[in-house]
Amino acid sequence: MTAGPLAPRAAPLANAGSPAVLRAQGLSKRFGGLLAVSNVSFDLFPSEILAIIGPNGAGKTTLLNLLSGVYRPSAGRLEIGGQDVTNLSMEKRCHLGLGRAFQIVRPFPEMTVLENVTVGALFGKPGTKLAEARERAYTLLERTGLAPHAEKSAHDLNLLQDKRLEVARALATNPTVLLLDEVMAGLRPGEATEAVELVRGVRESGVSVLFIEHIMPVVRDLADRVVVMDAGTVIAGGTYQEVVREPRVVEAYLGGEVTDATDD
Ligand SMILES: Nc1ncnc2c1ncn2[C@@H]1O[C@H](COP(=O)(O)OP(=O)(O)OP(=O)(O)O)[C@@H](O)[C@H]1O
Repeated sequence: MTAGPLAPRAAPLANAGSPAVLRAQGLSKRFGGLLAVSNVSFDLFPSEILAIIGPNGAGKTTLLNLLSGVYRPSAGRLEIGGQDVTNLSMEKRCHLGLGRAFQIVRPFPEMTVLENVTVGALFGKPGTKLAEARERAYTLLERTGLAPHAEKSAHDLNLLQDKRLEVARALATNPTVLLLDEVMAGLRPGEATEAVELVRGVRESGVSVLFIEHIMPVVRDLADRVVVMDAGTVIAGGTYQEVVREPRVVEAYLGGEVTDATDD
């Protein structure tokens, strides 16, 4: 492992005896003179929920883009299920078990909810027959609470239902790892609670989850383990309760939301 003193690895807790489903080793990404992600290393274990947190500009989205294959790293290595995927396309990573759901939900609005998820099922496994994809899609609508809306136009869903659709579409590709990019953004507290339950259900189905989130109560309730980034590097890792007490983390947040969130 390449983690140095400025890039400690998060202490693995859950399922740490099992081989990692996703392993980042010394990942870096440079944009011109800016090192947006610097020497980031961590493991994600089977059925684990891992949060990546950090103040604005810490490098979280860039890291997610390195994991999903939007960007190639300037340095480092990424493995999915023990296989080196550092130079593979997004599509190949998807076929190897990496799914991603976005903060800005982008369904095909003119298609029905069922059709949207069917597209995901067809994309995730080339050669899947349409009937098989529709069946898988319907099962996922049941699992994500969208079955009653299967024949609605995706355009007619509310925000929480949109988020459910985004997760269902990502799950349709049959991932072993699901990346979630601030999917709670814009939800009211009650809706966020439902979304937390949805993500727990995803984990219970055997999928590991890595998520970026700014809402600290969500991180506290959902994450088995938290990796904290600041200025591109990992500054802390551990359980939520461990990391929010780290002086470097409190300093990075300037005593803001992290300390507030430990009080309740
Ligand atoms: N495509 C790009 N080109 C140049 N600089 C970029 C690019 N993408 C991100 N950056 C810069 O990299 C740094 C990390 O940005 P990133 O979006 O990854 O942070 P973040 O932790 O996701 O922030 P936020 O919480 O505000 O979304 C920032 O300084 C940002 O301006």
